[in-house]
Amino acid sequence: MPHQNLNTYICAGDHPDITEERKKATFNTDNFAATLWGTHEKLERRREIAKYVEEHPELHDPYPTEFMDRQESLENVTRKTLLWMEHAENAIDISKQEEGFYFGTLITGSQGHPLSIHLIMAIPALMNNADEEQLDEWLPKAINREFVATYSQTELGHGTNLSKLETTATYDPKTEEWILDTPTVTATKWWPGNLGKSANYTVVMAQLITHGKNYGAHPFFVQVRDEKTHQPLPGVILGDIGPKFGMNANDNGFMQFKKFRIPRRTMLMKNAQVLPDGTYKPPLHPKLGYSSMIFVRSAVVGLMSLYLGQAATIAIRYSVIRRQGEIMPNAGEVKILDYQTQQYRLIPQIARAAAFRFAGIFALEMYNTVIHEISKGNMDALADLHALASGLKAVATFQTALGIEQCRFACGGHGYSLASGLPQIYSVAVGGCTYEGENMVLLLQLARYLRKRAIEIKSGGPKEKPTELSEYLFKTSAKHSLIGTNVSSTNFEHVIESFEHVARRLTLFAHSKLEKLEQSGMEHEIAINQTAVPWRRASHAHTRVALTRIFAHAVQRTTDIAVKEVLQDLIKLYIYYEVGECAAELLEDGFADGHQIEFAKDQVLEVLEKLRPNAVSIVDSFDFNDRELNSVLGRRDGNVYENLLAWAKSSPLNKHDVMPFHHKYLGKMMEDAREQSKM
Ligand SMILES: CCC/C=C/C(=O)SCCNC(=O)CCNC(=O)[C@H](O)C(C)(C)COP(=O)([O-])OP(=O)([O-])OC[C@H]1O[C@@H](n2cnc3c(N)ncnc32)[C@H](O)[C@@H]1OP(=O)([O-])[O-]
Ligand SMILES: Cc1cc2nc3c(=O)[nH]c(=O)nc-3n(C[C@H](O)[C@H](O)[C@H](O)COP(=O)(O)OP(=O)(O)OC[C@H]3O[C@@H](n4cnc5c(N)ncnc54)[C@H](O)[C@@H]3O)c2cc1C
Repeated sequence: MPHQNLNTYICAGDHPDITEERKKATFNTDNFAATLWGTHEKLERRREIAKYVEEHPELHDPYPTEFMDRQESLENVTRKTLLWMEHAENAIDISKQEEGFYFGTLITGSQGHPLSIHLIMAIPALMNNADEEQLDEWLPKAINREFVATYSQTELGHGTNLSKLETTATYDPKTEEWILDTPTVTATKWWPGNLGKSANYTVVMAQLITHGKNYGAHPFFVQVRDEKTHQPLPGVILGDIGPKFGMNANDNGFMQFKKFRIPRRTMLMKNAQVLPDGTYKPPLHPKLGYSSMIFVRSAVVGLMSLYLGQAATIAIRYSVIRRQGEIMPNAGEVKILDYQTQQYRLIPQIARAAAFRFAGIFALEMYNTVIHEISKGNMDALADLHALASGLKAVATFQTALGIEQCRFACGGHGYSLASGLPQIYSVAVGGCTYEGENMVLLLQLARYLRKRAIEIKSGGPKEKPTELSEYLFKTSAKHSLIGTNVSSTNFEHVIESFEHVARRLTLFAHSKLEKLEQSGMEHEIAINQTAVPWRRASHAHTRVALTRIFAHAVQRTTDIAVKEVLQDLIKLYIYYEVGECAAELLEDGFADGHQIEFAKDQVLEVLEKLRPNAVSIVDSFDFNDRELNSVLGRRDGNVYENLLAWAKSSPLNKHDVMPFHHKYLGKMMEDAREQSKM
């Protein structure tokens, strides 16, 4: 039986339809929110921080940012970023990264800000690549914001294939300097966030050449603008790359070097070093220089949970105040969330947002553990981390982008308006499919890892103790899937084992296809490309196993009984929905049969119906503040229509009843036509 007001988001003056939903909650929304955000204290802090931002109007936008052009956006977000930093001491515990991130998001919004890459990439890149002396020199200044830095790796001609980056850093032992050069147009650095106008320092990935030998791309820390005038330094050409699909409050930039000289010690020397005489000393592991990319890939998984959760919050709240059509004739128009199709579109997005939340926490914890081990000289787990982070990043960003689009479609016409907030969330989230490693490329990186496991399986077992998330590859499957046999199971082990079977089979299938091609005389690299699609399937399947296992562990650990019940409903939905997604793969070797797939589909519909009354309370528990959602459709109070009208009225176009150019064109056209018809 639902208890009244377990939902703590109910307020007087809210739309009655949304209040009605909130009264159906079967769990305490604060307890759920505390589970998602860590603890009740952390939840309380979120709310205090949000209240602080509400109470300080200087931290707000002067008018909706959707009506600003790029220069206005950039100026507005730069102004707010400074205030974010000024207010931080009063508003947050600056030693807590999550508080800083939340405070910053509430103030700056989702479209980027001038410190985006300084905080998320440049500082981690310094920490991972600078030696102690360099860290002493640059890290305090970076944290103190004495400069604004970015990360410049991608070039016009190459983003994925780092080995073919063309920017060169040639060592001159006579002066003990590097000469940075952009030898071709395609060598122009292109995309680095905040490089266009805001940053004055940057990590630069360049081909390191010493004594005439190229040792591949290495990181350098380079000043590119004058600290006082902010003009590009002589020998550096800088600019903004222009408007993009999203993130237009970020001045992603381009950069060229014209034989630009920098001191020897600007090479970041924690991993590889070049001595004053030009002798090259290699790193302990050739890919150590890539660790800041792994950090962002791990962090992106949690970020996707936020984006998808926000989109689902908007669409679900709107779907209970929007009434359209009848289910029973003459019984009155229903809330659109009462349509099964609407539930099927939206509620799985909530489940995926929850799955990505837990996977994001897991990935960052694994990253921290591995980096700690690396600092002690132990590289063993780097390959596991790279593989897991690659798979999770690729699957989470892709499914998030699709999920946000579903949310937008599900809001009908109003979803297409920027007032919904959905296009903005989509445009930012979908960038995640490309940046920090294009998704397909990352799935193929995971495939390299799976290929090695396949070779081990074929040769009798793992060479080393496998990780918790890969040991299943070395087990044998049951003869037949157990889906549908253990209906009361709450850990869904039998379904996850079916996913494991799929991942193991697809891995071995891709491997045997590869072997056959090689045995037929095909070169290894060609054969790998000829089997890339099967390998991609294996990588996706392996990532599905990881996501479900991590989610299942998180649900098991939940202590609040009512919250655990909802999480069990969500994981049930997540898991049976995934059965539908991989039905072909379960069926194609006869491991599962049509009845089992039908069973899973029925389970989805059954659990959707069960989740329906809790849907608003679940998204409320994501605890997104109205400022963070920036959506008229997703307002907590559900008062959508009058606020849509108010939002439209703030359009600059509505400053004039008649546009200043009207009489010059349309007015004249109609006038002329009328005159002509009189003749
Ligand atoms: C907010 C937005 C900000 C955005 C910022 C950006 O986008 S910044 C720009 C972001 N840009 C990008 O993300 C660019 C994406 N591109 C890349 O990351 C790489 O160039 C690559 C991974 C595609 C290929 O690299 P490659 O041709 O050098 O390598 P290969 O395929 O020949 O494999 C050789 C071995 O290296 C291993 N290994 C590889 N990476 C890692 C790693 N990180 N760690 C550990 N290991 C790694 C791999 O497993 C393999 O091991 P195996 O099997 O031999 O034992
Ligand atoms: C919003 C945004 C922010 C960014 N920020 C930064 C930044 O701060 N700093 C920075 O340095 N860069 C940044 N980037 C650049 C980003 O990292 C690259 O765009 C990304 O790594 C992909 O590289 P690419 O653009 O060269 O794509 P490409 O590699 O040209 O990919 C194009 C297509 O080719 C396919 N492909 C490429 N190689 C292979 C392969 N080996 N096997 C199979 N298929 C392949 C891809 O799957 C894709 O379909 C940003 C990009 C975006 C969109």
